[in-house]
Amino acid sequence: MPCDCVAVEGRAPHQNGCKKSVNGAAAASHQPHRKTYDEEAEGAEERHVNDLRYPDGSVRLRNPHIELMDQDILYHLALGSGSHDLVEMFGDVKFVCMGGTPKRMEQFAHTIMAEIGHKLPCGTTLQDISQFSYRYSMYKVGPVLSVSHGMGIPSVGILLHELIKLMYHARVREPVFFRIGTCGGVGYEGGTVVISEEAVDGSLKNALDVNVLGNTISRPAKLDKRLVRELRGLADPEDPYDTVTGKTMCTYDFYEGQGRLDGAFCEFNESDKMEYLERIHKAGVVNIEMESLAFAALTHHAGIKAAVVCVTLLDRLKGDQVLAPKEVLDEWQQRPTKLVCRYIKRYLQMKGRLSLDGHGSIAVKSPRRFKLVQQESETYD
Ligand SMILES: O=P(O)(O)O[C@H]1O[C@H](CO)[C@@H](O)[C@H]1O
Ligand SMILES: O=c1cc[nH]c(=O)[nH]1
Repeated sequence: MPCDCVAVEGRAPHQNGCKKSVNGAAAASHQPHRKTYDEEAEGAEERHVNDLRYPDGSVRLRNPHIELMDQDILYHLALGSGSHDLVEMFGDVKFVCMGGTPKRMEQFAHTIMAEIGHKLPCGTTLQDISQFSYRYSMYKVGPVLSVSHGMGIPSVGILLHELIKLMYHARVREPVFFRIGTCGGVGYEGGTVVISEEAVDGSLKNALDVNVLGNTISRPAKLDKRLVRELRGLADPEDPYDTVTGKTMCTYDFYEGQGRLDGAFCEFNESDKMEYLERIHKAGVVNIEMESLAFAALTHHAGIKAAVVCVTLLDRLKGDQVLAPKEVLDEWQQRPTKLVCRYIKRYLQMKGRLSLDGHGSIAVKSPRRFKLVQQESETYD
């Protein structure tokens, strides 16, 4: 039965008796109220995800044509359902991590290999599985795929179509997708880690508009709330930087689209720019980048849990140009990686699948002797 305390738009009604625990004016921020809302939203999300999966948790495609096809060529990944044994190659994947550049994702693959103690057969190295597509780079480290997505919504959109189909063909169960990126902060200094609560477009709309057969389809750009909370909880108070959550604005352009004055073209002035940035900041936007809208909308549409973790390269309320030195930028880019690694490690630890006795294709018995042998060999080089 609803109670008679202050109603808050967008939240579930209070239940019988809850008024007793609050005092008048405080009712609007009353905790049980918020909790009911969050739980309802999360429950709905859980049902949405479950409806879109097969009973064993594997990804169900929302396209009736694919299973009627003789083979499905994942053109931009240089893979195919008729040419490759995708179940054998990718059936054990659990995490798909994406980021803009091939280099970042190659480094991420090496980092996660060390973090989870993944061993390669002796004499082998990591290979770019999609190298012959010349579009994206993809590395596999046990249950983790590390893939570059390029810049912008069209690029990440094409990749997501093919990765979601890859999950389906490989019968991957309950995959989790991460975008590990860089962004501009809105009110946050360079080096701050931002976990996106939701993605919005340049006019603050929380949906991706896709033009299909001349009509516009709007797909909600929702991210998994529980995943956001879990990632937030993995931020270490000892980290020498802040980790925050909030709305992420996703634009179709780095310059005019993000209100920069330093593009090749600009038809607004400093005060127009600041008025816009202050307005979006007030609306809860904490960072700006160029992929989260498609990332959130397409994963949500596929029933795949996803999160976006980015590091800010500058505070857009203070400027437009990325001025930090290369070494600083490189260190900042490790920060979202660290958080995602913690999440993956914790998951594998809980499943008893974390190996801590070495990684790569070389097994070291005595680090001291290993070093001596290495130095010895180098002298004869
Ligand atoms: O660093 P990544 O992950 O590429 O992300 C950001 O950087 C690029 C712009 O410099 C855009 O792709 C933007 O989203
Ligand atoms: O300001 C920035 C920095 C990185 N990436 C963006 O899209 N914007």
